[in-house]
Amino acid sequence: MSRKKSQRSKGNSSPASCSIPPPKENGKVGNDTHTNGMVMAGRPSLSNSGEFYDISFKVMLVGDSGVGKTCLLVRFKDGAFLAGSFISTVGIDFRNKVLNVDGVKVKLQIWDTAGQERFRSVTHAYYRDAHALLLLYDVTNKSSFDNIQAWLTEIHEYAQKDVVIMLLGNKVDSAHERVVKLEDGERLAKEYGVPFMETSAKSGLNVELAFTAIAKELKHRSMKTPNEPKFKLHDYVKKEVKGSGCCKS
Ligand SMILES: Nc1nc2c(ncn2[C@@H]2O[C@H](COP(=O)(O)OP(=O)(O)OP(=O)(O)O)[C@@H](O)[C@H]2O)c(=O)[nH]1
Ligand SMILES: [Mg+2]
Repeated sequence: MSRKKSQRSKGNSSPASCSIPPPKENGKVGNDTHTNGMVMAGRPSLSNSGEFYDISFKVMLVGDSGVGKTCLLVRFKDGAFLAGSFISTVGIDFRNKVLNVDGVKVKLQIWDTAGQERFRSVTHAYYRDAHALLLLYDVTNKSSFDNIQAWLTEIHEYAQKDVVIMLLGNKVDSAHERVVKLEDGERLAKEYGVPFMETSAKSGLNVELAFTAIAKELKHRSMKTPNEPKFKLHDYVKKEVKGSGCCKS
């Protein structure tokens, strides 16, 4: 698989509080067959990290700078939240994680994009290959929520028509600083017909669920097993999502 070269920081910034350590693997997949960008392995493939997988998808994290994209990925990949000062992602980076979805090993190649405007053209180039997009805003930052519409316009311009989109309202642990209500997120998601949940990279709330739901949807889309009931992403999210358990403002 040919992969576009990632634009990495060349040392002009020190690691962010949630900076991703240098990748142990570079997303190169060995003997895979590619179907519309999706990687199908005829027999289980071995990822560079030594994990077997049956099928592979690309997921992109997008949203304004500071909404918590990198932290969300670090929480999902490493189960950690590294508190500290915030330093923005430069360009684009990625991590792989293999999930077991109903007995099928699904590898998610998760691209962490820079939210800063000056990297937008880098991000545009990656939309085309994405199978799913996690679009984040920060519940403590109104403008990050107001910008969701612009992000969706951009997504519709650059991404594939059938890309799976999920809206995430991050930082729900910061109850006292919350300025975007749960209902506002729900309303916006309904308006655009996308599934929605609130998350916290800090506490871990719904982080696993967001990625698992995406993996299930992509797996079901690509492997239609006869007699298997149709997977409904919206219903699954509604059933599984956990509330922040606190203070709607
Ligand atoms: N309280 C709280 N803080 C968070 C959470 N997620 C991220 N943060 C903080 O928000 C700041 C920005 O987080 P990042 O993950 O680096 O943001 P980003 O979206 O990757 O930003 P860019 O790389 O510039 O696009 C950091 O100081 C994090 O510690 C969260 O769930 N809760
Ligand atoms: Mg980042």
